[in-house]
Order: sequence, then structure tokens, then C-alpha cells
Amino acid sequence: MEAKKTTITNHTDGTNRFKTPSIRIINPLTQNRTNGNSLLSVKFNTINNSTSIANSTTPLRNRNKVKLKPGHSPLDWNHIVTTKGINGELITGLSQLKEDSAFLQLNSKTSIHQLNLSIPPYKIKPHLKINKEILQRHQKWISTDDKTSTDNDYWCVIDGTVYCLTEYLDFHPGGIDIITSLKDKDLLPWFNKHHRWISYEKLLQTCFVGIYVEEKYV
Ligand code: HEM
Repeated sequence: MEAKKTTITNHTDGTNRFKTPSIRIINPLTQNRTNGNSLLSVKFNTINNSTSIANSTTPLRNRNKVKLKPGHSPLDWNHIVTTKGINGELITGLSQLKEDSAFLQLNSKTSIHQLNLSIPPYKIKPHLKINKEILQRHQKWISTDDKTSTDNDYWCVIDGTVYCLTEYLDFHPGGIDIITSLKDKDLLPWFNKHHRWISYEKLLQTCFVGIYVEEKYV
């Protein structure tokens, strides 16, 4: 049976690759899953046959979720995407990129020109190309608990696409360390292992940096 979805639509940039940021709610009872978890903490009360959203104090069995900081709910993330994200403000490290000789050699003048015009990377065509050397310069994660720390700059690769997770990490319900411990790897297999039903393309649409290219493909 097909999953029941609710989509909140905000904007579109008219491209094929990227669709509108949205929040998707999936009915866990219709999912073919083995652990009985849901996308959001939706509880189905079998005694009075009603449905309720679990509050933060409700114990979640068999879950590896972390307690997120206040102001870091999925709705908060959606708000940030539609305010900062659409302007390209969720991507850290872009100023260094403009001075990175490896990046400048790898990318077309057209793409670099758009970057210099401050066009958000998710709108740049052809997409920016990022190789391992460039990526590694953007994988610095210290902590956001230290309010004076402005050095965080965390990019990752998911299915060959480079995303900036600097802003998203604090919103990740599975925690920060589980992602940053995999910084040298394409995250797709781990992503699919934990939550293949989630659309990272939509959640991270405005965190898109570019396409990962292996050295041999350059
Ligand atoms: C980088 C892109 C990722 C995004 C956008 C993302 C997003 C999410 C979301 C929305 C949830 C909540 C799921 C729910 O409520 O059912 C979640 C939970 C979780 N994620 Fe991720 N995730 C990402 C990567 C990863 C990776 C790479 C791992 C593992 C290495 C991971 C491990 C987990 C775990 C363990 C949970 C808690 C699952 C549970 O027990 O319910 N995530 N993630």
C-alpha cells in the first residue's frame, strides 16, 4: 500500500533536479518496516483509537534519537530553509572556495562567475564540481555548544552529491557524531540503513554545494 504523504510547499526555482523543500509525514502503519519507528514521533493509541504527537518527554522505545536543542525541530528547519536557505545562506566556506586554486581549475568560468555573483550553489548551472582535495578543506567540525566558535564548515557526500551540513547537523535527530564520524565516506549506505524512506534531497535542497568528482573523472 502506498505511504500517506502530507507536503507543505514553499517555493520552486524551476529546475528539474531540485524540487520544493517540504516536510513529509509518513504514516508508519503503512510502511514496510521492521522496527516500528515513524518519520515523526506519531503515536497511535490503540485503546481509544486516537492519534497523538508524542511530546519530548515521551520515552521512545527502540529509538536512537538524540534530544535536539530548543528551536531545532523539523518545522524550525523548514523555516530556516525558506528564509536563509533559498538565499544560499546555509552554505559555509564559500569565500574560501572562491580563492581555492584546485576549485578554480576544476570548474568552468560560467559556474565560477555565478558563484561570484552570489547565486546560491543549488541554482548554479553547470553544477559546481568538488573533488576530494577540496572537500577535505571543508570538513571542520568543532561544536556549536561553543558560541564563540565560527570555524565550523562541514560538507559531506551523499550519493555523489556534495552537501553542506554545517547548519543541519544540530537538527539531525540521530545526532552529530554519527555523521561526522563518516566524513571520508559517501553517506548513502548509512543513510539508507537508518532511514531510507526520508528524502534527503528535499531536506537538504538548499544545502546543495555541487557534484563530487573523483580525481580520475576530471
Ligand atoms: C546527511 C543526511 C541525513 C539526513 C538529512 C538525516 C535525517 C534524519 C531524520 C529526518 C531523522 C528522523 C527520522 C525519524 O524520525 O524517523 C533521522 C534520524 C536518524 N538518523 Fe539521520 N539523516 C542523515 C544522515 C544520517 C546518517 C549518515 C546516519 C548514520 C550514520 C544517520 C543516522 C540516524 C539515526 C540513528 C537516526 C535515529 C533513528 C531512530 O532511531 O529513529 N543519519 N535522520
